Amino acid sequence: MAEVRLQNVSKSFGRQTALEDVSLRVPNGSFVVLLGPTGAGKTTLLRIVSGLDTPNEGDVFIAGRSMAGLPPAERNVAMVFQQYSLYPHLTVRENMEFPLKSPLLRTPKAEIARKVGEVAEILQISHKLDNKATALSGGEMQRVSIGRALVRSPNVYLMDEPLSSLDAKLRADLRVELKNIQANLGATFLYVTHDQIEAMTMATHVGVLDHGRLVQFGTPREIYEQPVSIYAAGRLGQPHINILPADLFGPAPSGAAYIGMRPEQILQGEGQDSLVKRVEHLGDQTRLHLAFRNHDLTTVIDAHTPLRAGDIVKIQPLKPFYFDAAGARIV
Ligand SMILES: Nc1ncnc2c1ncn2[C@@H]1O[C@H](COP(=O)(O)OP(=O)(O)OP(=O)(O)O)[C@@H](O)[C@H]1O
Repeated sequence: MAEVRLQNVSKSFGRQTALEDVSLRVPNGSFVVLLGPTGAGKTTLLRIVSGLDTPNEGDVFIAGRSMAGLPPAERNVAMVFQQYSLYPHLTVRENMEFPLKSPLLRTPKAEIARKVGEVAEILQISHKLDNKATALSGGEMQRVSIGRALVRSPNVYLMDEPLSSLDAKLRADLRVELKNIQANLGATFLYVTHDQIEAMTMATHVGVLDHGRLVQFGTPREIYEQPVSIYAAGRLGQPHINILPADLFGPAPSGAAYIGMRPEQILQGEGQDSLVKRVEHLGDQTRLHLAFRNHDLTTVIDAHTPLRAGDIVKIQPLKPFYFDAAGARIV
């Protein structure tokens, strides 16, 4: 396993900028999750580390060594894409053995069998090992793709939304397994997801990308508790952070245009009246949709709340965030 470092990496496709001056250090043994909406540059960043794309400027270092000019095969990285890419004519076992059979590695047969068995167990596909890859469901094929990466011991695992095609239960299981693998092997992961639960539970560090720029890098807790901007604050947290006019609840710090409040930054039972519009039971969470002076806000409440639509509840901000007109955090 190894450290990965991007140094002032920029990449454009014609007039479209995909990455702009990105410097990022993925420490050895860390699990770095990249967050950002569609088009933010996440996939491009992974492809540049893997060698599938070449930066226009800047350089990538793996284990301290510049990767300039090195093709993917010589970087010893394992990549899992969102869409599985298996050899259809091979069985599941053969697909998973494939990377270990590379003449460069010369892995002993018994070692290959042990490794494939172990990874198949983790991914819950042991009973499918002798099936043809084409005889699998989409979710099973994706697990085989992940398996093909996990049998190896690369410098870094690059994963692009690997769990997004799986059902909720399997996604939750594999989230735990991938995190265990990473922790046990001390493996380095660079991982793209839209799923903030994956980000919060698996990441040691989160990188927030906005239009090709890395706007914040830190632990998931830092990004959640100390976001640098409205944009970064909006990447994590369900329900979404409430962004309202800065002086809606009273005087605001100078320069503030917006007040930002996550659910735990809204104190209930004290302050000013707000109208309950809806109580929404989601199973693991109960949401309270409120109207306050013609603004909507959402917070969470105890599942056994007696509140109903039409009731009045007092609220007040509790250590809220303040942002300037451009969305940068000021307090
Ligand atoms: N091969 C390409 N040719 C032209 N433009 C591209 C190419 N690859 C990426 N882009 C552009 O670069 C920008 C970043 O794309 P990228 O796929 O890295 O974003 P992303 O954050 O991974 O998005 P998604 O979550 O949808 O996968 C986008 O504007 C995209 O249209």
